[in-house]
Parts: sequence; C-alpha cells; structure tokens
Amino acid sequence: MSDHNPISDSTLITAAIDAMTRAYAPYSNFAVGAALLDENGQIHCGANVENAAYPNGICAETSAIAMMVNAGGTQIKRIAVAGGTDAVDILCTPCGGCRQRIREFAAPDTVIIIASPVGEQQRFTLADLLPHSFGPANLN
Ligand SMILES: O=c1ccn([C@H]2C[C@H](O)[C@@H](CO)O2)c(=O)[nH]1
Ligand SMILES: [Zn+2]
Repeated sequence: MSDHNPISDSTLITAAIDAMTRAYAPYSNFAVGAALLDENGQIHCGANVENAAYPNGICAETSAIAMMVNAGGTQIKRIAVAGGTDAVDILCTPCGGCRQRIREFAAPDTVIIIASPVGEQQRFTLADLLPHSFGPANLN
C-alpha cells in the first residue's frame, strides 16, 4: 500500500490492464487502459475508442474521466494508465490533451502510475507531467 487509501496501486494497475482488453483500436492496434480512483473510493475504468475518421478517436484516460463524471465523481485521487505492446518498452505516458483533462479533476501532487503490460512501472505526479498548468482557478 503506497498511501492511506485502501485501494492499492496494484489494484489500480490491474484494473487498467484489464481495461486495455476492452480497447477499440483497430487502426493503431495500440490498446490503452486507464483506471482512476475518485474521492468516493470508486474506481472508474476506460479504454481508447478509435474511429474510422481518425481524429475522432478518444484516449483511455478521457474515457475513464467521462465514466467518473457520469458516476458523480469530481476528483481524481490517483490514476493508473497501462498501454503498449511487449515489443516496445517505452511506457505509455498520457498525451498532452489527457494531461490537461486529468488536470481539471486532480491536484498537482496527484499520482499518475504508468504501467506496461509486461510489468514495468513508473510513478509521476501531475505536476511532473504538466508543470505550470492552466486550471479552473485561472478563470476566477
Ligand atoms: O496515453 C495514451 C496514449 C495513446 N492513447 C491511444 C490513442 C490512440 O487510440 C492510440 C495510439 O495513439 O493510443 C491513449 O489512449 N492514451
Ligand atoms: Zn490522450
């Protein structure tokens, strides 16, 4: 257990790897899964959903955030992302758009765990991945 929350990192990583199996990625063949923990202790999962009109595809992180919001969650407490293939040993870090979408519901110290399907892991904070970010408070 890496913090005081009863949901462990490995539970979140397992949920993200499981979500990868539901990816709809016939164009890139690059499956990604995300699992996030909200302020109610609930886990929300998502996978990437591609489209024949390529730019309309959505990322796993975006899909998990939509699930959280639709379930009434408002805060991302921790998020795990799993993606890639055995062939490539570069971890699948969230794209720029998803970093900003995570930013909307997370704090600078929110942990983002990146896992490869072969068991490699790295932990970042949101501030590591999106320093000096723009958020809701900028609009006040
Ligand atoms: O963090 C990431 C990076 C990429 N993708 C998806 C988008 C596209 O469907 C595929 C290849 O870029 O992976 C995600 O879902 N999350
Ligand atoms: Zn993305």
